[in-house]
Amino acid sequence: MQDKQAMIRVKDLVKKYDDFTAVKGLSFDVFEGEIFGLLGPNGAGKTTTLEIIETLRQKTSGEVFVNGLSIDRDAHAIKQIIGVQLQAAGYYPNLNLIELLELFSGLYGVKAKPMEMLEKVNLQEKAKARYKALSGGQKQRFSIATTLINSPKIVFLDEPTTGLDPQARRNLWQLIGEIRESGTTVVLTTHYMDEAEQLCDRVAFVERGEIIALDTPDQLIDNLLKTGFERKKEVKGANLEDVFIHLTGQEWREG
Ligand SMILES: Nc1ncnc2c1ncn2[C@@H]1O[C@H](COP(=O)(O)OP(=O)(O)OP(=O)(O)O)[C@@H](O)[C@H]1O
Repeated sequence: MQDKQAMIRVKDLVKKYDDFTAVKGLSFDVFEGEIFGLLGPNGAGKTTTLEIIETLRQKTSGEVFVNGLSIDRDAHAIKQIIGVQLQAAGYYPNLNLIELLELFSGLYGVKAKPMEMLEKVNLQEKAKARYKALSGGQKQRFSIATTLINSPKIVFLDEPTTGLDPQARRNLWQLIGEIRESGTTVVLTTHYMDEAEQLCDRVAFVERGEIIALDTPDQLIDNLLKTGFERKKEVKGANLEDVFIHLTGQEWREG
């Protein structure tokens, strides 16, 4: 991993909100082409860290480079090469999905192909629907489509599968995998450890504004096992989620 190029370099990042320090000197690299997960409890500082990297929030101190560009000097250039999930508030209620993608493309100053983008996230049949008429999973997929408008080098996904049913989550994992296969670096936050284990090449655990572990999921699990850790209960070869998927099928549900 060491000779891989750092797509994101965070050094000694600190963020204070008045006298509360939410991020306490974080340092980590995200390598080109990997899926990197920021994990940790509510309030640990994950979103704050992401939004500083995305140039949407001011840091207190430290250094952040995105594809070699400094967030202090090159914020505009960084915005051109990253894909960020837009807030649902920006989804004008009277526009359909095609029109929204056209609008956002115009804001980025790029000529996107809305129908192709909807096909990527399996929403072609909803092209003429309004955002508010979509199910939760469809809304998430549309939101991911908006991150791809400017063909970014990096996409940031903040809890992309929260609130989705098991099929929709698995299908989104596939979509996120495909985004990476197409050469895009992915940084995500999640509270689902199965998701992190399945998707992420490396994860950082953040607690109270500090990184307490950073490695591949496999290595982190091996490290835990080396301490003599054993699961209390014998684990069965399947779990209730497997039953759910087996009973209800793998396909996209909210067609
Ligand atoms: N604008 C703000 N003003 C003051 N405090 C804030 C602000 N934004 C976040 N915080 C505080 O900073 C800490 C980190 O918040 P942050 O949203 O980064 O956490 P998180 O790890 O993303 O949490 P979650 O998993 O709940 O999304 C929290 O204690 C939060 O209350």
